[in-house]
Amino acid sequence: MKNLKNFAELGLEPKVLQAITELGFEEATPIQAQSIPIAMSGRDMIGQAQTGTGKTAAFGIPLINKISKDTDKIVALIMTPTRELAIQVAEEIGKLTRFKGIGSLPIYGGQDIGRQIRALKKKPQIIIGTPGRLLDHINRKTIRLDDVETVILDEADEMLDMGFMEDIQTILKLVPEERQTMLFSATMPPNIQKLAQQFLKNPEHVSVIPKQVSAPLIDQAYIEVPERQKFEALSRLIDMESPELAIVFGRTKRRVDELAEALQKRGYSADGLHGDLSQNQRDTVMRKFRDGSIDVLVATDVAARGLDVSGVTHVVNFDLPQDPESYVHRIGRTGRAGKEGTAWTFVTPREMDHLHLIERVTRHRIPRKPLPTLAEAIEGKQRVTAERLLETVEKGELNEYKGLAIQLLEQYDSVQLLSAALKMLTGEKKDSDIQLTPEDPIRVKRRHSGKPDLRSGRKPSGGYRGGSSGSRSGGGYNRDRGDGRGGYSKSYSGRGDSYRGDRKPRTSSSEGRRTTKREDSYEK
Ligand SMILES: Nc1ncnc2c1ncn2[C@@H]1O[C@H](COP(=O)(O)OP(=O)(O)OP(=O)(O)O)[C@@H](O)[C@H]1O
Ligand SMILES: [Mg+2]
Repeated sequence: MKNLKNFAELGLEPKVLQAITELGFEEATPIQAQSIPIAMSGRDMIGQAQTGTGKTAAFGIPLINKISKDTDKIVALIMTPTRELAIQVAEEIGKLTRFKGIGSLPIYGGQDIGRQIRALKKKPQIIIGTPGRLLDHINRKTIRLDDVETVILDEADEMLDMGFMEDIQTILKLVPEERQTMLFSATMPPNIQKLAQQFLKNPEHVSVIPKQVSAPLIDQAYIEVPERQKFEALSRLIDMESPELAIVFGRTKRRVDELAEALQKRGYSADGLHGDLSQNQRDTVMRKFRDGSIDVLVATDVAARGLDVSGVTHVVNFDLPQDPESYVHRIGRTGRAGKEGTAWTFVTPREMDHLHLIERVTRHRIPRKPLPTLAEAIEGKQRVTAERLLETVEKGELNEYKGLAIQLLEQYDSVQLLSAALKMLTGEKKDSDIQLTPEDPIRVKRRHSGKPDLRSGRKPSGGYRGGSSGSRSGGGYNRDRGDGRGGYSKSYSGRGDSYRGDRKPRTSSSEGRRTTKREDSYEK
């Protein structure tokens, strides 16, 4: 197949091309070049490509090209697993529609439903939503899906995962059978095939996945560190490298709260994001992170999928992710759109097996990095301060300060003065005593034999999740999602006491508020 890198060769409408130019996209990324013609042909498709390679536009461009501006019906539905992603995708769709005059609207839990109903009266043609709130509108008859011609599941494997399955099925039953359905994600666990059969008709597979599933521009390393030393390790790493923006992933909501607070106490500009915050709080944190008023975003897996924040140079897995897909998506918050990034993963000694599982499934060996010593951390911080100082010198505009500088130099030694300035700028760490509640180590799980990996079409015998034998291997685990529904349990091996799918709220202090999907369901 000809690889159509040039958007102008794809047969798109001038108004869509104009929007692409306006976005600054010079050439199509491989997933775009391959998906756009297939999507334009009207076929169902499954699109897989590494994180940060432009999958949103890969489905957004052909979708917008297809929709007539004359209709006042909802003709397209895009579903995302989290609210923040719905908002972000809606923004990108909004930019792509701007010359064509098509309306689009994000619909997600936690936002005032009256406001959404009013916005729906303006007759948007494209709805971008999280499943829970979508169902809510469907039940209220404020959204009708009778005219939907295109359905897209962004983060398809996540969307089709156990916790969302039922809602997606309900929603899709209301969409006419005669439709185009497209699934996109960076990870396609083997069992997506089975699930896709339910929703797609003879889909074309587009897979832009070289040998490794994770994005190649991410410099990955793991650091073996005991649970109790993780916070110190994180502080040292941040001091040493001074990330422009960093995302630190914690396992539970409690962990995120404690860690964000601890970082603030130490003087870092950090804030937390998880599903127990109000939507207003979530929006504020995301806005501050996007505009750089906080440097460190501490988050549960609610921020693992799809979020695209430019300037994220570092991702830290403060706690190991539960499954390899989550690892791929978490670290994929950096190293996007051709930029480089760094991803560090903390592993406690008892969790090494779990790290090896991630390596096997992602087909990437993650090198070990020693924990920086205190001296290295201090040296790193001083180096960064000196670099900043020199940048300021180069920028100039220092006239206002020169008089005072000359006065001070008449009275004091220059080395003494500059050392004091560096000390101030480096900012001494407030030595607050910080104790985080320890998390249990992630339990070793067995992925079944047969070389499982994250690529579709490569079936391990038995699959590794969603398989009938799946159940918790102790420890219990529920993910934190963004649909106002908390997380849901996910499991691999074990004793047959699975509670996946039963959706019972499961909260206990020992689990640090790991919640099930239904716990804070349908915030209206
Ligand atoms: N053709 C292009 N040229 C330049 N930049 C692009 C192009 N297409 C997309 N981008 C930019 O690349 C970034 C990543 O895109 P996007 O969020 O769609 O990635 P993704 O593949 O969906 O990643 P993820 O798997 O993490 O969801 C965005 O900032 C987007 O604007
Ligand atoms: Mg995406």
